[in-house]
Amino acid sequence: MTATILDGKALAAEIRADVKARVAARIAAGKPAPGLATVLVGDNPASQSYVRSKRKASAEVGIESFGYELPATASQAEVEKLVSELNADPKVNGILVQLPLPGHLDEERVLNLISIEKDVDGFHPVNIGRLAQKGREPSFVPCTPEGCMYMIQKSVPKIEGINAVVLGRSNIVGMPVALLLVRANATVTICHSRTRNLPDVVRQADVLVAAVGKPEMVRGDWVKPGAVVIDVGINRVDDPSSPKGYRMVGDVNFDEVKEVAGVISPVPGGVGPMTIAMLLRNTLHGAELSDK
Ligand SMILES: Nc1nc(=O)c2c([nH]1)NC[C@@H]1CN(c3ccc(C(=O)N[C@@H](CCC(=O)O)C(=O)O)cc3)C=[N+]21
Repeated sequence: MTATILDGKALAAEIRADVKARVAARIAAGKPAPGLATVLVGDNPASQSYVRSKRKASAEVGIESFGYELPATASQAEVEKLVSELNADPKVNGILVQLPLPGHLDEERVLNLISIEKDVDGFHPVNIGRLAQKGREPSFVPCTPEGCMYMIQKSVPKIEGINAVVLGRSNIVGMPVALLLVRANATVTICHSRTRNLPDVVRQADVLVAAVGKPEMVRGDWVKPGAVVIDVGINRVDDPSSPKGYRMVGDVNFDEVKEVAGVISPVPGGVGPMTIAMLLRNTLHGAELSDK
């Protein structure tokens, strides 16, 4: 039997519909539309395309977006000045500084400057720190990890006590998704490039989250039969037979793993659309925080 394929577009549509209805209710109650500021520095085509998708998705649910574009040569002071102005702007409930920033800029200092109450990416160290502490609540949870959790909750009757394996320990996905799984009472193993006997460790997973950025690294024989496999990877691989000359693959060898897993998320059409849906939800949450 082959795995159930998680339809990220359909799950994201559920979240968007909920956000859209709640935004409409706010507006009907005389409150302003939630506002999202996107900050794009430089002219990386992939970043431009992601920011365009985020602004389009915002408009579809009634979130107003404010696009800011700075040249690749922008100074640290210019970027910081913009973030400070957005922090002070009451129309802005969420600030998204598209990453990666050009190499001459200090990303950490920029992220540290974003108001904790407008940190819709959930990357501010205070929000990450609260995520890591028992009994503390972050103002925002990072979008991709939250999207992974939504997919896991849809696929596993009870997360408590399961073995979850996270492949990758990045600030933006691996570590926060591991923290969310711990908060949901899973037993969590974080694997990385120095892990010994990696396939054996991965094979213990009831739930596997692959977020290492290595194309099709997870093979069919690494996966426990029936496991839930969430593939966060977005990798471009050369493919002369495809019209564009490349295709997108995840960190999981989909064709092999779908024969073993119980549930699997595809790439594209899996976690990617969830990330954007969670950004919309977080922006609405930012507006709700500003009501108080
Ligand atoms: N501050 C910041 N926040 C981010 O959330 C952030 C970022 N920087 N930098 C880049 C990454 C990447 N990211 C994606 C969002 C949606 C898709 C997505 O929707 N992908 C579609 C395919 C889209 C296509 O094919 O063009 C899919 O997987 O089906 C992918 C990747 C957000 N990121």
